[in-house]
Amino acid sequence: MEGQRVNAYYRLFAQKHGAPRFRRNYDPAKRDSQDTVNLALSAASACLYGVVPPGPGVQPNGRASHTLGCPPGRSATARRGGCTEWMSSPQPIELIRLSKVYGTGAAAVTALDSITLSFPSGSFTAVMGPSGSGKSTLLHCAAGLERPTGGQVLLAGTDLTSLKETVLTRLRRERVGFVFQSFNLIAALTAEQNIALPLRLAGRRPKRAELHAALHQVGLADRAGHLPNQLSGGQQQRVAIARALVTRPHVLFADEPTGALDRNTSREMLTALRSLVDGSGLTTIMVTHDPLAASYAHRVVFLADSRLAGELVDPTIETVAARMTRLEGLPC
Ligand SMILES: Nc1ncnc2c1ncn2[C@@H]1O[C@H](COP(=O)(O)OP(=O)(O)OP(=O)(O)O)[C@@H](O)[C@H]1O
Repeated sequence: MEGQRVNAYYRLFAQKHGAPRFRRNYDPAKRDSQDTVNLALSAASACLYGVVPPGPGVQPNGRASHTLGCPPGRSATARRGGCTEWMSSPQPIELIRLSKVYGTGAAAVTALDSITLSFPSGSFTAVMGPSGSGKSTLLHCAAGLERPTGGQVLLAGTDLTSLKETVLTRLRRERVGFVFQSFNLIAALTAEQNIALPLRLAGRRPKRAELHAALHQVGLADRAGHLPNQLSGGQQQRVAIARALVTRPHVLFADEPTGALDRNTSREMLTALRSLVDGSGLTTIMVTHDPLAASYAHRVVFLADSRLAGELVDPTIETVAARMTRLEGLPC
């Protein structure tokens, strides 16, 4: 099964990039360190940047159930320049009359209807709303994973909707971090090796100190050598956060990061995330169904029926839950 999964990832990666340096077949019985690196790089390219959904998203034949852009090349040169405007940008992300319609004609579904929103630098925003209200679509459009059908997404003033796929892919890889519900850690790699993956994908040799610093940021400095199955769910998600942060992105997108965690581990993970946001000034946007998770944000914006339906500043579990109860009474 492991071999099948790895080969599926490999084929996907090779298909996208013609990556001859990766071995054609992976045999778990003959695993060596190079195999592990190959596995990690190909799987990570798929998982980290939304190329395919994790796990079941990759079929054994290597086809993705949906395909988005994947990091091209590994040159680090582009990453070194042009980042300063991000550091000083007061509004790292702005959505202007953002719309998304899936399908056409009678089958058309409006997922987002003219959403205008700003996310100030250093803010932690939760996005909530009833099922089908457009939360995931908003996150994916804001992160450049999906193209809107109308309006603009400005990342530090750059309109993502006007970028070619290759430029957009590079921008995602270098300036945006993702955390998913399912962690997407590579089981065969230690916490430290998992965190090193985005740097390796960018063609960099990770420095021990920066990996340690990333783990330290999420309170796991003493777990560098642990494999994912030797960590709790909350700790695994914190490793995933550290991995998202190691490239020093300017915006972190989190899609249901507590969805697979129990209440206590959710609290542990959210505490780490909030103190990270407060300490580093990282702009964070998190989609969640959970009022507990939302209560850790500075602000909650609500969607209903594809439109903005208000916001709460300094939310509490109670105020968020009350607002959600009202919204869930609306048709959507
Ligand atoms: N690829 C797609 N093709 C067609 N319709 C889609 C697609 N993705 C989403 N939709 C539709 O767009 C609307 C918004 O979906 P979205 O997943 O953004 O909602 P959500 O608020 O994240 O829902 P949930 O809380 O259930 O995850 C829904 O009506 C959904 O059915």
